[in-house]
Amino acid sequence: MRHNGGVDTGIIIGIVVAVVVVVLALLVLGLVLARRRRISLHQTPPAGTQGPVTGEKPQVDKPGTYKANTGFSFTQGGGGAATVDRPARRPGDQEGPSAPPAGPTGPTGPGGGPGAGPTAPPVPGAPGAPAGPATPRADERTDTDGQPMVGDDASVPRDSQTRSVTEVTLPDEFEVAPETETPETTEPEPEPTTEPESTEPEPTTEPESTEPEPTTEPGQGTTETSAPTSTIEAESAGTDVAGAPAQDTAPSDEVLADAGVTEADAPVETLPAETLPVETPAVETAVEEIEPAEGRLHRLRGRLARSQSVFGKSVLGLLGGGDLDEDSWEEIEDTLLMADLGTATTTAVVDKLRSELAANPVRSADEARALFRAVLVEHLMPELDRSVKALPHSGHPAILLVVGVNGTGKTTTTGKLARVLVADGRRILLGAADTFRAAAADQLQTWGERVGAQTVRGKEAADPASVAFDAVSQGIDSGVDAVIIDTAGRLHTKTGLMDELGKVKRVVEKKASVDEVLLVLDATIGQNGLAQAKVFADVVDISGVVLTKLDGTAKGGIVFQVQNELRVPVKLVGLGEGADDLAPFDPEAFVDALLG
Ligand SMILES: Nc1nc2c(ncn2[C@@H]2O[C@H](COP(=O)(O)OP(=O)(O)OP(=O)(O)O)[C@@H](O)[C@H]2O)c(=O)[nH]1
Repeated sequence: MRHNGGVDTGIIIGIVVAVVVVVLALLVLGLVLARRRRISLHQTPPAGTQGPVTGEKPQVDKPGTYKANTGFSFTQGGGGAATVDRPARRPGDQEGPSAPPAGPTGPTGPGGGPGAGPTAPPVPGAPGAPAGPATPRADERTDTDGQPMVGDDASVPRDSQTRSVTEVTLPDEFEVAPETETPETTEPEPEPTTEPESTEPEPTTEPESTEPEPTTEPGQGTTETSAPTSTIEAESAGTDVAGAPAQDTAPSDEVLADAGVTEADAPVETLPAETLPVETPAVETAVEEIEPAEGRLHRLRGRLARSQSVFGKSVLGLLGGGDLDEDSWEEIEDTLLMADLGTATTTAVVDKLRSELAANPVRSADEARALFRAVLVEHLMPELDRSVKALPHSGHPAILLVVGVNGTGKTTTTGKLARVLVADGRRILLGAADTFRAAAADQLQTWGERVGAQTVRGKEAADPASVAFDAVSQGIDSGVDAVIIDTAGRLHTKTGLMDELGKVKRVVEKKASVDEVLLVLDATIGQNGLAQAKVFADVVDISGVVLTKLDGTAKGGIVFQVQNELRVPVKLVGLGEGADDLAPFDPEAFVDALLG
């Protein structure tokens, strides 16, 4: 009996153990499945790259990619030049890299063309003019061979009265999540009247707004939320974090000569820390909490309202209406062209829709939407790596160069990006290489002070390459995570200015490789942006595009063209003037926003 009892007990224990093991296995399986099914707002990393490390806010550098809690994806640069693997053209793509822009304002040769046309000349001394000289000073030219210095030959100098410079003030308080639908009095409405001007000549059909004066201070939240998550001691701008004075880091004659800088355009000495503007006191600045990714995607939807009426209402209305005759297809084609998709992308999209519908006719508006969505997403090349190379590597900070024509939003984007990085626990140094317009450096410095980033700037009219070099030197010395260099706006048609930009990059690379060259394009200027982009890509090998002012245009389709023509990913989009109106570009979320 005892023996039998022992056997029974053994059997019972065995059964209990087996049940426990099965239950545990089921639990683990359930967890794994639940994780897989969880919908992520984050973009899936492209195959072959290291995936983002999600979870708690990472503060230590990982040897690869991680995704900030903000929804932005930051990675380390490859340690080489800012080159980008341009993906091979996919079958079915019809746009060639050299396809001419279809718009009326294609590029023309240096010295002439669109930039020289209708824009008003500078108005020295006019009310509201930025402090300092309002016109380029011929006696201070740095080029002696007939090449212009910054702004010399731009038909719209950067301090011209034709475009106002908004003093960017960051919010003292947090912005509430947009779900509250609280009318934000501080948010400029994307009304046509406030559409910021592009310094590029507009087609005659597009009225040029020369005074994009926002009615309110950008980025000021209306509702106070919880206290800031962190505070940092803001560096006194211009003060070397490592204690080294700016002069110590000035590029040597040898370095500049190597980089093609002649004696004539040798850098103007940058300001020593103690002579930097007084409006940069060392203050303890509360770093505002950044708006979460979810809020940004929501905002994206709202801000693209003007494009939604094209894609969401017009095209979807036709597609969902049942059998389409030739007239309807033509209407769809025209609508997509009007939304700036470009001829080739429009043809490819329409062909794909037609063949899909022929094979599997849709039976409902929902099915039509799903089909249109899938075709649009496919043409946005979701496989491209859109991470921003803003993490330190190889013992030095990431180096980012922000370039573009006048008034596209470079300084604003630099500030917004710094804000995202600082909110992610990164130490950032800003380089104000827009030395032509003092207000631009002030504007950048204001961003720096508010987000807690040091700003390195030079004297007005200093050599921008020298300032950029100083910024990188100080960034390396002080061990920041990233140096973001804001460059002066320049017309792509002006070879002297473009050469100067090339020089900025060459000089910086004497110190550290440039990880990311972000071209800031104004979405409201349509086709002309492509012409600009091609020239910039040639000169500084852009690695990513930031498409700004998408909130003010019905031409959201420009994203398709930019990527198809340049084979460079759109990495970020600007959706307003507010401090958090910068969003990571995600093809699926973008198409969802376009469809409304
Ligand atoms: N609506 C809207 N306005 C924007 C956006 N990004 C920038 N702006 C506005 O565009 C104007 C020009 O921005 P800046 O950042 O000064 O442009 P910039 O390219 O640095 O100008 P320059 O240095 O003169 O070439 C400002 O009024 C910005 O507030 C955006 O995404 N949406």
